[in-house]
Amino acid sequence: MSLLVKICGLSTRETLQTALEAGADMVGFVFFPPSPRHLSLELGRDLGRQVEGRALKVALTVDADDATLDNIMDALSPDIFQLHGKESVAQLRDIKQRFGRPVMKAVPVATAADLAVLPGYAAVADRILFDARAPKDATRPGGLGEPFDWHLLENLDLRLPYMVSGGLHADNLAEALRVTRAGGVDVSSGVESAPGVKDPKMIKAFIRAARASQDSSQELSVR
Ligand SMILES: O=C(O)c1ccccc1NCC(=O)[C@H](O)[C@H](O)COP(=O)(O)O
Repeated sequence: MSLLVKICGLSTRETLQTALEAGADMVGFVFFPPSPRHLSLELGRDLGRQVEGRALKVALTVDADDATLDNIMDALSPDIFQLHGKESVAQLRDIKQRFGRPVMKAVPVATAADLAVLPGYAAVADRILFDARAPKDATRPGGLGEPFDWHLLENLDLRLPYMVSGGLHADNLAEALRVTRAGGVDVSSGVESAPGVKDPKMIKAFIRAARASQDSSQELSVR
C-alpha cells in the first residue's frame, strides 16, 4: 500500500494547484472559523471544483452541527469528513450514515492514556489521524505545528489505516514514519511561510520527502 500524503489547510487556487501537481493524495479544507485556514463555503466550492478528482477532498470540521455539515456537503462534496473535535462514536456513525462518505477521526495524543479512545472510534471510523493534543489555551484543536511523542504509537496494534500529523515537515517525516509505521502523513504548518499562508516550495519539498521515504522503506522491505 503506497504512502498517503495529505496537505491540509489549503485556501488558494495557486497553492492547491501546487499540491495537486506535486502529487498530494489528499487535500484538506478547513471549515472552522477560528482557524487561519478557514474557508467560506463559496471558496470551498470553488477549490473543490478545481480538484477534479486528482486527489481526495477532505473536509475538516470541529464539532460541527448538522446544518454546517449539510452546507459543506453541498458546497464541497468531500470524499472524506475529517472530524477533529470531541465527536462521539455515535456521531461518527450518524455522519457516515447521513452522507455516505468515509470519516477520518482525529485522535489527539499527548500521553499513552489518549489512546484509550481507539477501540470505540476504530469500530466506526474508516481512518484515524493521530495529531498532537493542543494545549488547553489553544484557539483550535489542530494545525498548531507541534509534534507529539511518536514512540507512543510504537506498539500500536490498530486494524484500521492511520495517518500521523502534528508538527511534521520535510526533514522529520521520515523519522515519524519509521517510528509510527503510519500509512500516511499530514501537514499544515510545516508547509507554510506564516499561519495560513501555504508555501509552494515547502509543499513540493514535503511531498518529495514523503515519496523518498516511501521508496526507501519499500527497498528495505524487498531485501
Ligand atoms: O489546520 C487548522 O487550522 C485546524 C484547525 C482546527 C482543527 C484542525 C486543524 N487542522 C487539522 C489538520 O489536519 C492539520 O493538518 C494537523 O493538525 C497538523 O497540523 P500541523 O501540526 O500544523 O502540521
